[in-house]
Amino acid sequence: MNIVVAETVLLGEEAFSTLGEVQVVPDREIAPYHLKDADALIIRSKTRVHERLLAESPVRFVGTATAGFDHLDTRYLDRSEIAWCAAPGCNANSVAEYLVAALLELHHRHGIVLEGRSIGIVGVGEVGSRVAEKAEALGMRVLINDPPLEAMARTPDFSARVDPQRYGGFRPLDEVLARSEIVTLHVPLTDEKPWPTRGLARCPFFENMRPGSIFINTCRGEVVDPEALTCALDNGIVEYAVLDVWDPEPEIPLGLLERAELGTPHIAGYSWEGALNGTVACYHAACRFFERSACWPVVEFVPDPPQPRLELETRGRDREDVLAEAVRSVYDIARDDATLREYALPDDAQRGSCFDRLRREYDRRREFFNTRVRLRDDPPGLAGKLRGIGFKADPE
Ligand SMILES: NC(=O)C1=CN([C@@H]2O[C@H](COP(=O)(O)OP(=O)(O)OC[C@H]3O[C@@H](n4cnc5c(N)ncnc54)[C@H](O)[C@@H]3O)[C@@H](O)[C@H]2O)C=CC1
Ligand SMILES: O=C(O)C(=O)[C@H](O)COP(=O)(O)O
Repeated sequence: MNIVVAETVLLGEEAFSTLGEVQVVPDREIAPYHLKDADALIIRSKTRVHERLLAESPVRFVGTATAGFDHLDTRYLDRSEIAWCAAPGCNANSVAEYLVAALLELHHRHGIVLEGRSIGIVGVGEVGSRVAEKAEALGMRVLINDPPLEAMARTPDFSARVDPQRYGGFRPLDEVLARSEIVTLHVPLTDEKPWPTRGLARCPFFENMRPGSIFINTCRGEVVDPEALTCALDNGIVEYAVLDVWDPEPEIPLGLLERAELGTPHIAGYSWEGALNGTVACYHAACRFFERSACWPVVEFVPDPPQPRLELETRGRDREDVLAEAVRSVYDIARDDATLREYALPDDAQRGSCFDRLRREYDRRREFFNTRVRLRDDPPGLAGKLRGIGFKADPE
């Protein structure tokens, strides 16, 4: 079997060479001639898969090691009976940890107290539901909006990661926007009716938000109208924007980066675990499709975490300062922001290749569960908050 694997699929060659002959190709360069003898194509989100790419190829299986799959023309794949898979939830915890890091960085920079603050989560699937859990652990008031899930909740065999009742039930978007001090988007990019998300956040969306809000986008750049966001920043509706995704990528709009409080190169999902989960999900789906047994010994490839233990002084300190220190010790979002600004060059082509390079060479962080935090004394509730955002914490 011949398998073409995109260069940025973590351990892609190691995994898929247990199933056949692997050809590794840079993500944006994958072209019909690479696929003329290929049975399977394994990619991430930078490779767009459509009829022009596959029409002349024998490819029968396409796997994307990512949660989002808006880069696949799934209608064409289904019509052509080409099997495909994505990796739902593979990096959801990574994105939720990114959110926590962003919020605690805003606390550190501007003294924004998170406890008691309201956060509106638009889209409560794999990522949004985890964001809700961590926000709740931080003592925040969570409001949720998800019309497709709300519709499903009316059917008899509804089951979802999120328990809507825990957050007061699903609420209309307008209400979430009007009542939240922080708004964060976790929807897929889609044009499908009745709930298209392309351009979901345009002028009326921002007009419904509370003045002085925090706005966070980690889903897809195209969900937000950049001019409407700029306008919301100009007129003070949005005080701080945290942006991980851009429209377009990789030639990201410099004006918006300048206005963002935190801007990062589409790395919210870039934990080591998130990337590995994506590869493993595609590997297992390919094994099922080609009726092969899974024989890749993935555990042998998991490196030790660089920060297994952390000891923190807590006496006399604000609890959110301690949380911010814990998070910064394992993931410093400010560094990702600074690096992107340093490499965001005025020339479009150069900016695009720098953006791709930053992502390709990204030093993938490890998720919080790899670190056990010991508190020197035990302020009430702090160990519970650390556990709630994902760390192991002593005292138990
Ligand atoms: N920045 C990054 O590195 C990453 C970005 N993502 C992006 O985040 C998106 C969401 O990821 P997951 O939570 O894993 O997907 P998911 O499919 O598990 O959840 C998406 C949720 O959004 C809801 N939804 C759909 N249309 C909606 C609308 N118009 N209004 C409100 N809710 C709506 C769905 O019902 C679903 O519950 C992905 O599709 C991907 O584009 C995902 C992982 C990493
Ligand atoms: O999983 C998703 O969806 C994402 O947005 C990925 O984190 C994107 O990563 P790349 O495919 O661009 O490496």
